[in-house]
Amino acid sequence: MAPHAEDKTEKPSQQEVRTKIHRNKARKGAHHIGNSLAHTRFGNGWLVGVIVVAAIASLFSAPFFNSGLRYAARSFLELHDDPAVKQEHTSMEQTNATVAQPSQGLTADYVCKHGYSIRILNQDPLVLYLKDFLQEGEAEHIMALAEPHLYRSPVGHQNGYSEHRTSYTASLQRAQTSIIRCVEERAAHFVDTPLDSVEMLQVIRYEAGQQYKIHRDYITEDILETDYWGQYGQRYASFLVYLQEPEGGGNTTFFDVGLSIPPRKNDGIFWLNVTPEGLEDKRTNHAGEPILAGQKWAINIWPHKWTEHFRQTFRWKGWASNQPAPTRYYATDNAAPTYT
Ligand SMILES: O=C(O)CCC(=O)C(=O)O
Ligand SMILES: [Fe+2]
Repeated sequence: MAPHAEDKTEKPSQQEVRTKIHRNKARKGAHHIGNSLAHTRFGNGWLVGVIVVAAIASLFSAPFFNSGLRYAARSFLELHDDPAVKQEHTSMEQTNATVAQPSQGLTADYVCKHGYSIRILNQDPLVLYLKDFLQEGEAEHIMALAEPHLYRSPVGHQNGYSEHRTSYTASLQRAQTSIIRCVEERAAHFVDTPLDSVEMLQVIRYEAGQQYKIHRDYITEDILETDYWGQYGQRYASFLVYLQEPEGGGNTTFFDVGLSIPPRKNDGIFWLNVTPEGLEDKRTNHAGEPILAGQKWAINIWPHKWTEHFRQTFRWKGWASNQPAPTRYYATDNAAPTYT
Protein backbone atom coordinates (compact mmCIF):
# COMPACT_ATOMS: atom_id res chain seq x y z
CA MET A 1 0.00 0.00 0.00
CA ALA A 2 1.32 3.45 -0.70
CA PRO A 3 2.58 5.24 2.43
CA HIS A 4 0.27 8.20 2.08
CA ALA A 5 -2.80 5.95 2.31
CA GLU A 6 -1.86 4.94 5.92
CA ASP A 7 -1.27 8.49 7.07
CA LYS A 8 -3.68 9.04 9.95
CA THR A 9 -2.89 12.63 10.87
CA GLU A 10 -5.64 14.73 12.39
CA LYS A 11 -8.24 16.22 10.18
CA PRO A 12 -7.68 19.92 9.59
CA SER A 13 -10.02 22.56 10.91
CA GLN A 14 -12.43 24.27 8.51
CA GLN A 15 -10.16 27.31 8.55
CA GLU A 16 -7.18 25.16 7.57
CA VAL A 17 -9.20 23.55 4.80
CA ARG A 18 -10.12 26.97 3.45
CA THR A 19 -6.52 28.15 3.63
CA LYS A 20 -5.27 25.07 1.86
CA ILE A 21 -7.94 25.36 -0.77
CA HIS A 22 -6.83 28.92 -1.30
CA ARG A 23 -3.17 27.92 -1.60
CA ASN A 24 -4.00 25.03 -3.87
CA LYS A 25 -6.04 27.37 -5.99
CA ALA A 26 -3.14 29.73 -6.41
CA ARG A 27 -0.66 26.95 -7.03
CA LYS A 28 -2.61 24.55 -9.12
CA GLY A 29 -5.13 26.66 -10.97
CA ALA A 30 -7.87 24.51 -12.43
CA HIS A 31 -7.00 21.51 -10.27
CA HIS A 32 -8.00 23.10 -6.98
CA ILE A 33 -11.60 21.94 -7.00
CA GLY A 34 -10.75 18.25 -7.29
CA ASN A 35 -8.01 18.60 -4.69
CA SER A 36 -10.13 20.36 -2.11
CA LEU A 37 -12.91 17.81 -2.43
CA ALA A 38 -10.42 14.99 -1.96
CA HIS A 39 -8.99 16.76 1.04
CA THR A 40 -12.19 17.27 2.95
CA ARG A 41 -13.53 13.79 2.34
CA PHE A 42 -10.46 11.60 2.61
CA GLY A 43 -7.87 13.42 4.71
CA ASN A 44 -4.32 14.58 4.01
CA GLY A 45 -2.96 11.28 2.73
CA TRP A 46 -5.38 11.24 -0.13
CA LEU A 47 -4.83 14.92 -0.64
CA VAL A 48 -1.10 14.50 -1.13
CA GLY A 49 -1.70 11.62 -3.55
CA VAL A 50 -4.24 13.52 -5.57
CA ILE A 51 -2.03 16.59 -5.68
CA VAL A 52 0.89 14.54 -6.93
CA VAL A 53 -1.24 12.88 -9.61
CA ALA A 54 -2.80 16.22 -10.56
CA ALA A 55 0.60 17.91 -10.72
CA ILE A 56 1.96 15.18 -13.01
CA ALA A 57 -1.17 15.36 -15.16
CA SER A 58 -0.91 19.11 -15.42
CA LEU A 59 2.69 18.85 -16.58
CA PHE A 60 1.50 16.75 -19.52
CA SER A 61 -1.64 18.69 -20.28
CA ALA A 62 -0.27 22.22 -19.87
CA PRO A 63 1.62 22.39 -23.16
CA PHE A 64 -1.47 21.27 -25.08
CA PHE A 65 -3.71 23.60 -23.15
CA ASN A 66 -1.38 26.52 -23.62
CA SER A 67 -0.78 25.87 -27.28
CA GLY A 68 -4.57 25.63 -27.77
CA LEU A 69 -4.99 29.00 -26.10
CA ARG A 70 -2.14 30.50 -28.04
CA TYR A 71 -3.61 29.16 -31.26
CA ALA A 72 -7.04 30.56 -30.44
CA ALA A 73 -5.61 33.95 -29.52
CA ARG A 74 -3.41 34.05 -32.57
CA SER A 75 -6.11 33.07 -34.99
CA PHE A 76 -8.51 35.55 -33.44
CA LEU A 77 -6.04 38.41 -33.52
CA GLU A 78 -4.72 37.69 -36.95
CA LEU A 79 -7.85 36.62 -38.69
CA HIS A 80 -10.89 38.19 -37.14
CA ASP A 81 -10.66 41.34 -39.22
CA ASP A 82 -10.06 39.56 -42.46
CA PRO A 83 -13.32 39.17 -44.38
CA ALA A 84 -11.75 36.54 -46.61
CA VAL A 85 -11.31 34.14 -43.74
CA LYS A 86 -13.83 35.34 -41.17
CA GLN A 87 -16.52 32.90 -42.16
CA GLU A 88 -14.38 29.98 -41.05
CA HIS A 89 -14.96 30.81 -37.44
CA THR A 90 -17.92 29.28 -35.75
CA SER A 91 -19.92 32.09 -34.29
CA MET A 92 -19.87 32.46 -30.54
CA GLU A 93 -23.55 33.25 -30.67
CA GLN A 94 -24.35 30.17 -32.63
CA THR A 95 -22.37 27.44 -30.95
CA ASN A 96 -25.52 26.22 -29.20
CA ALA A 97 -27.53 26.03 -32.38
CA THR A 98 -29.03 22.58 -32.09
CA VAL A 99 -32.53 22.92 -33.51
CA ALA A 100 -32.96 19.49 -34.96
CA GLN A 101 -36.25 18.29 -36.32
CA PRO A 102 -35.96 15.06 -38.31
CA SER A 103 -38.86 16.32 -40.44
CA GLN A 104 -36.76 19.35 -41.29
CA GLY A 105 -33.83 17.34 -42.53
CA LEU A 106 -31.44 17.85 -39.63
CA THR A 107 -29.60 15.49 -37.41
CA ALA A 108 -29.36 15.97 -33.68
CA ASP A 109 -25.68 16.88 -33.85
CA TYR A 110 -26.17 19.95 -36.06
CA VAL A 111 -23.75 22.73 -35.18
CA CYS A 112 -23.53 26.07 -36.98
CA LYS A 113 -20.24 26.20 -38.85
CA HIS A 114 -18.96 28.18 -41.78
CA GLY A 115 -16.60 25.99 -43.73
CA TYR A 116 -17.17 26.47 -47.46
CA SER A 117 -14.60 27.11 -50.14
CA ILE A 118 -14.43 29.81 -52.75
CA ARG A 119 -13.39 29.98 -56.39
CA ILE A 120 -13.27 33.00 -58.65
CA LEU A 121 -15.47 32.61 -61.70
CA ASN A 122 -15.02 36.11 -63.04
CA GLN A 123 -12.91 39.01 -61.91
CA ASP A 124 -14.76 41.99 -63.33
CA PRO A 125 -17.57 42.03 -62.50
CA LEU A 126 -16.71 39.83 -59.55
CA VAL A 127 -18.53 36.49 -59.59
CA LEU A 128 -17.53 33.80 -57.10
CA TYR A 129 -18.44 30.14 -56.74
CA LEU A 130 -19.18 29.07 -53.15
CA LYS A 131 -18.65 25.35 -52.83
CA ASP A 132 -20.67 23.73 -49.99
CA PHE A 133 -21.93 27.07 -48.77
CA LEU A 134 -24.67 25.10 -47.00
CA GLN A 135 -23.95 22.37 -44.50
CA GLU A 136 -25.63 18.99 -44.75
CA GLY A 137 -29.31 19.21 -43.81
CA GLU A 138 -29.65 22.98 -44.06
CA ALA A 139 -31.20 22.87 -47.55
CA GLU A 140 -33.91 20.43 -46.43
CA HIS A 141 -34.58 22.52 -43.33
CA ILE A 142 -35.00 25.69 -45.40
CA MET A 143 -37.30 24.00 -47.93
CA ALA A 144 -39.47 22.52 -45.18
CA LEU A 145 -39.87 25.93 -43.53
CA ALA A 146 -40.65 27.70 -46.81
CA GLU A 147 -42.95 25.22 -48.52
CA PRO A 148 -46.23 26.11 -46.71
CA HIS A 149 -45.66 29.81 -47.45
CA LEU A 150 -44.79 29.77 -51.14
CA TYR A 151 -46.64 32.22 -53.36
CA ARG A 152 -46.18 33.34 -56.93
CA SER A 153 -42.98 35.40 -57.15
CA PRO A 154 -43.47 39.13 -57.56
CA VAL A 155 -41.27 41.06 -59.96
CA GLY A 156 -38.98 43.78 -58.63
CA HIS A 157 -40.49 46.94 -57.32
CA GLN A 158 -43.67 46.52 -59.37
CA ASN A 159 -45.11 44.11 -56.79
CA GLY A 160 -46.93 42.45 -59.64
CA TYR A 161 -46.81 39.12 -61.38
CA SER A 162 -45.34 38.73 -64.79
CA GLU A 163 -44.40 36.05 -67.27
CA HIS A 164 -40.91 37.42 -66.74
CA ARG A 165 -40.76 35.56 -63.44
CA THR A 166 -42.87 32.46 -63.03
CA SER A 167 -41.34 30.88 -59.94
CA TYR A 168 -42.75 30.69 -56.40
CA THR A 169 -41.30 32.56 -53.44
CA ALA A 170 -41.39 32.55 -49.64
CA SER A 171 -39.52 34.93 -47.39
CA LEU A 172 -38.32 33.42 -44.14
CA GLN A 173 -38.40 35.47 -40.98
CA ARG A 174 -35.10 36.75 -39.77
CA ALA A 175 -33.54 34.28 -37.38
CA GLN A 176 -36.65 32.14 -37.74
CA THR A 177 -34.65 29.22 -36.39
CA SER A 178 -31.07 29.00 -35.25
CA ILE A 179 -30.23 27.37 -38.59
CA ILE A 180 -31.68 30.30 -40.50
CA ARG A 181 -29.73 32.62 -38.27
CA CYS A 182 -26.59 30.63 -38.99
CA VAL A 183 -27.04 30.99 -42.75
CA GLU A 184 -27.83 34.72 -42.46
CA GLU A 185 -24.75 35.15 -40.37
CA ARG A 186 -22.59 33.19 -42.80
CA ALA A 187 -23.54 35.58 -45.57
CA ALA A 188 -23.24 38.69 -43.39
CA HIS A 189 -19.75 37.68 -42.28
CA PHE A 190 -18.67 37.06 -45.82
CA VAL A 191 -19.46 40.62 -46.88
CA ASP A 192 -18.70 42.18 -43.50
CA THR A 193 -22.15 43.72 -43.38
CA PRO A 194 -24.29 43.98 -40.22
CA LEU A 195 -26.93 41.26 -39.94
CA ASP A 196 -29.76 43.78 -39.93
CA SER A 197 -28.59 45.07 -43.32
CA VAL A 198 -29.14 41.67 -44.91
CA GLU A 199 -32.63 40.99 -46.28
CA MET A 200 -34.50 38.04 -44.88
CA LEU A 201 -33.76 34.88 -46.87
CA GLN A 202 -35.91 34.66 -49.97
CA VAL A 203 -36.62 31.08 -50.99
CA ILE A 204 -37.51 30.42 -54.64
CA ARG A 205 -38.90 27.28 -56.23
CA TYR A 206 -39.19 26.62 -59.95
CA GLU A 207 -41.05 23.78 -61.59
CA ALA A 208 -40.67 22.55 -65.17
CA GLY A 209 -41.14 25.44 -67.59
CA GLN A 210 -40.70 28.15 -64.95
CA GLN A 211 -37.94 30.73 -65.17
CA TYR A 212 -36.80 34.23 -64.25
CA LYS A 213 -35.86 36.06 -67.43
CA ILE A 214 -32.99 38.52 -67.59
CA HIS A 215 -33.20 41.08 -64.80
CA ARG A 216 -31.10 43.06 -62.36
CA ASP A 217 -30.78 42.60 -58.60
CA TYR A 218 -29.45 46.10 -57.84
CA ILE A 219 -31.92 48.89 -57.22
CA THR A 220 -31.73 51.56 -59.88
CA GLU A 221 -30.58 54.99 -58.67
CA ASP A 222 -33.92 56.61 -59.60
CA ILE A 223 -35.87 54.50 -57.10
CA LEU A 224 -33.20 54.01 -54.46
CA GLU A 225 -34.90 56.57 -52.21
CA THR A 226 -38.43 55.26 -52.66
CA ASP A 227 -38.01 51.51 -52.99
CA TYR A 228 -38.88 49.55 -49.87
CA TRP A 229 -35.54 47.79 -49.80
CA GLY A 230 -33.76 50.89 -51.06
CA GLN A 231 -34.13 52.45 -47.61
CA TYR A 232 -31.51 49.97 -46.44
CA GLY A 233 -29.12 51.12 -49.15
CA GLN A 234 -28.08 49.54 -52.39
CA ARG A 235 -28.33 45.77 -52.85
CA TYR A 236 -24.69 45.83 -53.62
CA ALA A 237 -24.21 42.07 -53.83
CA SER A 238 -26.22 38.89 -54.32
CA PHE A 239 -25.83 35.39 -52.99
CA LEU A 240 -27.80 32.74 -54.86
CA VAL A 241 -27.55 29.42 -53.05
CA TYR A 242 -29.00 26.24 -54.52
CA LEU A 243 -31.12 23.97 -52.34
CA GLN A 244 -32.21 21.44 -54.93
CA GLU A 245 -31.06 20.71 -58.45
CA PRO A 246 -33.60 20.25 -61.24
CA GLU A 247 -33.27 17.25 -63.52
CA GLY A 248 -32.56 19.56 -66.43
CA GLY A 249 -32.16 23.27 -67.20
CA GLY A 250 -32.24 26.02 -64.60
CA ASN A 251 -28.76 27.47 -65.07
CA THR A 252 -28.11 30.95 -63.77
CA THR A 253 -26.78 32.88 -66.74
CA PHE A 254 -24.87 36.17 -66.92
CA PHE A 255 -25.11 36.96 -70.60
CA ASP A 256 -22.62 39.85 -70.68
CA VAL A 257 -20.08 37.97 -68.60
CA GLY A 258 -20.45 34.77 -70.57
CA LEU A 259 -21.13 32.60 -67.52
CA SER A 260 -23.87 30.03 -67.17
CA ILE A 261 -23.82 28.19 -63.87
CA PRO A 262 -25.62 24.90 -63.33
CA PRO A 263 -27.37 24.73 -59.95
CA ARG A 264 -25.69 22.30 -57.58
CA LYS A 265 -27.25 21.51 -54.21
CA ASN A 266 -25.56 23.28 -51.26
CA ASP A 267 -23.31 25.35 -53.55
CA GLY A 268 -23.92 28.98 -54.33
CA ILE A 269 -22.71 31.92 -56.33
CA PHE A 270 -21.94 35.41 -55.16
CA TRP A 271 -21.51 38.52 -57.23
CA LEU A 272 -21.19 42.26 -56.79
CA ASN A 273 -24.02 44.20 -58.38
CA VAL A 274 -22.16 47.51 -58.27
CA THR A 275 -18.82 48.91 -59.32
CA PRO A 276 -16.20 49.79 -56.68
CA GLU A 277 -17.70 53.30 -56.71
CA GLY A 278 -21.06 51.84 -55.71
CA LEU A 279 -22.72 52.43 -59.06
CA GLU A 280 -25.03 49.89 -60.64
CA ASP A 281 -23.22 47.42 -62.89
CA LYS A 282 -25.46 46.44 -65.80
CA ARG A 283 -23.10 43.64 -66.76
CA THR A 284 -24.46 41.71 -63.77
CA ASN A 285 -27.92 41.37 -65.30
CA HIS A 286 -28.76 37.70 -65.24
CA ALA A 287 -31.47 35.09 -65.67
CA GLY A 288 -32.70 31.87 -64.09
CA GLU A 289 -33.09 29.74 -67.19
CA PRO A 290 -36.23 27.64 -67.76
CA ILE A 291 -36.42 24.35 -65.90
CA LEU A 292 -36.62 21.40 -68.28
CA ALA A 293 -37.55 18.73 -65.73
CA GLY A 294 -37.80 18.40 -61.97
CA GLN A 295 -37.73 21.23 -59.45
CA LYS A 296 -35.11 23.81 -58.68
CA TRP A 297 -34.98 25.43 -55.25
CA ALA A 298 -32.65 28.25 -54.24
CA ILE A 299 -32.28 31.12 -51.81
CA ASN A 300 -31.51 34.73 -52.53
CA ILE A 301 -29.54 36.56 -49.86
CA TRP A 302 -29.15 40.26 -50.43
CA PRO A 303 -26.89 42.44 -48.30
CA HIS A 304 -27.49 46.19 -48.33
CA LYS A 305 -25.61 49.24 -47.30
CA TRP A 306 -26.08 52.91 -47.59
CA THR A 307 -24.17 53.86 -50.66
CA GLU A 308 -21.97 56.32 -48.81
CA HIS A 309 -21.17 53.74 -46.16
CA PHE A 310 -20.40 51.25 -48.88
CA ARG A 311 -18.06 53.66 -50.60
CA GLN A 312 -16.20 54.42 -47.42
CA THR A 313 -15.82 50.95 -46.02
CA PHE A 314 -15.90 48.48 -48.83
CA ARG A 315 -13.51 49.90 -51.37
CA TRP A 316 -10.82 47.53 -52.38
CA LYS A 317 -8.07 50.13 -51.98
CA GLY A 318 -9.00 50.93 -48.40
CA TRP A 319 -9.27 47.28 -47.55
CA ALA A 320 -5.94 46.43 -49.08
CA SER A 321 -4.00 49.19 -47.37
CA ASN A 322 -5.54 48.91 -43.90
CA GLN A 323 -5.70 45.17 -43.36
CA PRO A 324 -2.94 42.65 -42.89
CA ALA A 325 -2.46 40.22 -45.74
CA PRO A 326 -4.58 37.09 -45.36
CA THR A 327 -2.65 34.35 -43.63
CA ARG A 328 -4.81 31.45 -44.74
CA TYR A 329 -6.35 30.39 -47.98
CA TYR A 330 -9.19 28.14 -48.90
CA ALA A 331 -8.79 24.67 -50.21
CA THR A 332 -9.02 24.53 -53.96
CA ASP A 333 -9.37 20.79 -54.39
CA ASN A 334 -13.01 20.90 -55.40
CA ALA A 335 -13.77 19.98 -58.96
CA ALA A 336 -14.44 23.06 -61.03
CA PRO A 337 -18.11 23.51 -61.84
CA THR A 338 -18.91 22.76 -65.45
CA TYR A 339 -20.35 25.46 -67.64
CA THR A 340 -22.54 25.06 -70.64
O1 LIG B 1 -32.84 31.13 -60.31
C1 LIG B 1 -31.84 31.70 -60.73
O2 LIG B 1 -30.92 31.07 -61.25
C2 LIG B 1 -31.75 33.19 -60.63
C3 LIG B 1 -32.67 33.76 -59.60
C4 LIG B 1 -32.53 35.23 -59.48
O3 LIG B 1 -31.71 35.81 -60.13
C5 LIG B 1 -33.36 36.00 -58.56
O4 LIG B 1 -34.26 35.43 -57.94
O5 LIG B 1 -33.13 37.21 -58.44
FE1 LIG C 1 -31.61 37.85 -59.69
